[in-house]
Amino acid sequence: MKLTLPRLIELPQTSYELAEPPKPAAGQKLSDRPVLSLEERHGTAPSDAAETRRSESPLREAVPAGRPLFLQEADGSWSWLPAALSAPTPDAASLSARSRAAASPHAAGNLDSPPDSAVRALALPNSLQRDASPDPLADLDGPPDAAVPAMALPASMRLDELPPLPAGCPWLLLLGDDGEPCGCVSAAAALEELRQSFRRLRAGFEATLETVDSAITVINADSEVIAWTGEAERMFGIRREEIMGHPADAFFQKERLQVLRALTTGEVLRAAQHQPRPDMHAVIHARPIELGGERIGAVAAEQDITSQIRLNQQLFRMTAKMQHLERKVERLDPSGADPFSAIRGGSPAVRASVETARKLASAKAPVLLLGESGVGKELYARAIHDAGPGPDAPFIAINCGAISPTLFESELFGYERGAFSGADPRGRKGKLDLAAGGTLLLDEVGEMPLELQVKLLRVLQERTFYAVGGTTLRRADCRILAATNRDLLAMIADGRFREDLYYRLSVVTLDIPPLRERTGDVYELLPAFLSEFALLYGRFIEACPHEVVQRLAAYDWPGNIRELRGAAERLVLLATDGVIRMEHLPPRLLQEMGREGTLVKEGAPPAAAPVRSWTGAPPAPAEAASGGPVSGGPSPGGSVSGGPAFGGPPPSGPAPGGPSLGGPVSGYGYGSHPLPPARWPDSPEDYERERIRRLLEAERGNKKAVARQLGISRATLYNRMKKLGMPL
Ligand SMILES: Nc1ncnc2c1ncn2[C@@H]1O[C@H](COP(=O)(O)OP(=O)(O)OP(=O)(O)O)[C@@H](O)[C@H]1O
Repeated sequence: MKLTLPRLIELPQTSYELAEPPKPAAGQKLSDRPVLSLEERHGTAPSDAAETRRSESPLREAVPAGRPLFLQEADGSWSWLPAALSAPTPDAASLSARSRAAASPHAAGNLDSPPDSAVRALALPNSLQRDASPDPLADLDGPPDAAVPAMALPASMRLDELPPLPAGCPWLLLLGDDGEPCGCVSAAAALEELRQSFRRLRAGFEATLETVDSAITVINADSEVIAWTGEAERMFGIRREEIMGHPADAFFQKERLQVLRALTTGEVLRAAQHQPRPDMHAVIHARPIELGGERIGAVAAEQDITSQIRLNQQLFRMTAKMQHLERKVERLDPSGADPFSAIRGGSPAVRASVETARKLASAKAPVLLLGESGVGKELYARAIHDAGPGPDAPFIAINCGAISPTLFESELFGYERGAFSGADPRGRKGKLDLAAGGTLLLDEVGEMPLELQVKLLRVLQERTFYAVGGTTLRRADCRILAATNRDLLAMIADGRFREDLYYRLSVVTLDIPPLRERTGDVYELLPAFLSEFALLYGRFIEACPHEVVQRLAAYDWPGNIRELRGAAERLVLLATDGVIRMEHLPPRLLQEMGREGTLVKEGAPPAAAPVRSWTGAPPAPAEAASGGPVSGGPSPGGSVSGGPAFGGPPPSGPAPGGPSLGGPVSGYGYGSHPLPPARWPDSPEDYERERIRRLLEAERGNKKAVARQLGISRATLYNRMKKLGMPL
C-alpha cells in the first residue's frame, strides 16, 4: 500500500535568496558584519531591501516569528533554523551572545548572522499555525544552539519507507518530482498520519483474514498468538479472547504445531493434509513472517476439506463399484472389450507392436516375444490370448528361469501316480495339460535347460508329449507363446540354445521396445499407474509436479515399465499429504540425477522448467512419512493435539512448483484402505512384505492375481513370500 506523505503545508509562501555574505573586516566582530542581502522570490518582499540590509536582523524581520525556516546549502542539503521560531520577540543581546558562543557558522538563533554558505532560505507561512501539531519547539529543551540538519524527502514517499528523523528536527521538508520544495510536515503530523495508516491497514488486514474462508493463526516471535480468525474459533473451539496474546503451545502440543515449526525453522509448508480432529480433514499452509532478514513471526492457514474428502470417499466407492461392474460385463460379453486396451502407450513403436499382436491373435502359431525385462511381454501375451480363444480358455504362464531343472519336466508335462518319490500319489497335471484349449506362455524361455529344449521341440513339432512316468501319449492342445529378454541367437552360437527350437518358436517374433526408446509413453503410463495405486491404497493424489514427471521421463528405466510402475506405487505411498514431491522419487533416480543433472530425452514433451539438480540424500521412508493424521482430543494439561497447522505431515522439502500432471489424480479420496503412515516400512523387505500383504488383501488372497499385479510368476511370488517369512 502506498501512503503518500501528507503535504500539510504548501511551500513556498516566501523564499529568499541569500547573497554571498561579505567577509568580516579585520577586527570586526561577527555581530557587526553587514547584513545579508535578501531577495524575494515569492510572496511579498521585505519593504525595503536596502533598509533591510542595514537593519540589525533582516531575516528575523522577513521571516515572521513562529515559522519553520529551512536553509539550503550549496551542496543541496537542508537544515532547519529553529531560532527563527524560538524567539518571537528576540532578545538581540542573548541571541548574539549565543551565536558568538557557537563555533559553527550555522550558529543558530542568531538571525544576525545566518550561515555563510546558505544559498536559499524558505520560510513557512503563518497558516502553519493551524497545523494540529504542537509548537515544534515546545518539545525541545530550551532553544537549540545550532542549525539542525533537516530531512528533505520526496513528497511521494511511502510512509513505511520513512527514514529515522534527525534528532531535534521536528519538521520534514517535502520535495516535489522536480526536487523543489513543495510542502512540509511536522514529525508529529507524520506520526499521526502513520497511526491512522496503521489503523486503516489493521482494519483491512482483519477484514481480509475474516473474508478468507480459512482458520488463520498468526504468532509473533515469542510464539504468542496475535491473530486468530472466526474460522479458527470454529475449527478448534477456542475463543479469540482466550488465546490472543498467549503462547500457542499453551493450547496445542508443541511438536505438532506447524506454525511454530515455521517460526523456528523457517520452513514453508504448502497444501499438506492432516486431521486436526478425528472427524475433520484439513489442508494447511504455513510460512514464517520475515522482515529485514529477521524472522518475526509465522502464519498458518487451514481449510476444512472434510466435505470434499467425504465426496471423494463416495466417488472412490462408486469408481471401485463401477470398475467391478465393468469387469463383470467384460466377462459376460468379452466381445465388447478390447483385449489390447491394457497396453498403454501412444508411441509409434507401441502402436506398431500392438497392431502386429492383433494380427497374430486369431492364428494358433507360436509367437516369440522379445524385449528387455519389464517391457510388457507377458501383457502382450495375455492380450494375444484374450483376443483369441473364448473367455473361459485358460492362460497358463510358466517362468522357465524360476523352476529348478529337476522339477521342470514334471511342471511342464505333469507326472503319473508314483512317478517319483515325494510326488503327489495321485499324480499331477502339467502346464501343457492345464493350458489345454488355451495358451501356454513359456516366459524366460532362454533359461530352459537344454535337455528339456529337445522335449519341447517335440511338443511343438508333433503336438504330443508323455507325462513323467507315464506311458500314454497326450495331446498338447494349446497355443504356445514364448518370451525372453535374452539374445537367443548369441545363445545358439554359444551352444546354450537349440537352433531348431528357436526356429520353431520364432515363426513370428514380436519386438517390444524398451521404455527409454519411447519416453513419451511415460506421460501416459504414469498417470494411469498413479490412478491405479491411488485407488488401491485409497489415497487422494492432488498433483504430480512437472519436475517429478520430467525426472521420470528423463530416467533410463533399466527395469522398464515394471520399474516405472513400482516408482508410481512408491510415489502414491509416500505422498501422504496428497502432494508428490521430488524426494519421494526412488533413490536411484535421485542419485542418477545428481550425476547427470538435467536430461530430457527424445520423445518427451518439451519441458516447462529444467529439472532441478539434486544433491541431497533422499529421506528415509519413515522420515518422509512421519506425521500424518493427527489424533484429536484434549491432551494432558488441557492442550489439544491437532491445531492450526497443528500436526499434519512435516514438510519434507520445498513446495513443488510448476504445472502439475493435470491436477488431482482422479477420484481417490480417503478410501477404505488408507495406509497409516505410522506403519510405513523402513527397510526394503518391510516395504515388499507390506506391498504383498496389501495386494493379497485387495485380491482376497488370490495369489495368481497378486503375482499378475506384481508382474511376476506365482512361483516367484511364493519364493518371495517364503523369503520374507510370510505365511503361504
Ligand atoms: N504398455 C503397458 N501398459 C501398461 N502396463 C504395462 C505395459 N507394459 C508393461 N506393463 C506393466 O509392467 C509390468 C511388467 O510387465 P510384464 O510382466 O508383462 O513384462 P515382461 O516383459 O514380461 O517382464 P519379464 O521379462 O521380467 O518377465 C506389468 O505390471 C505390466 O502390467
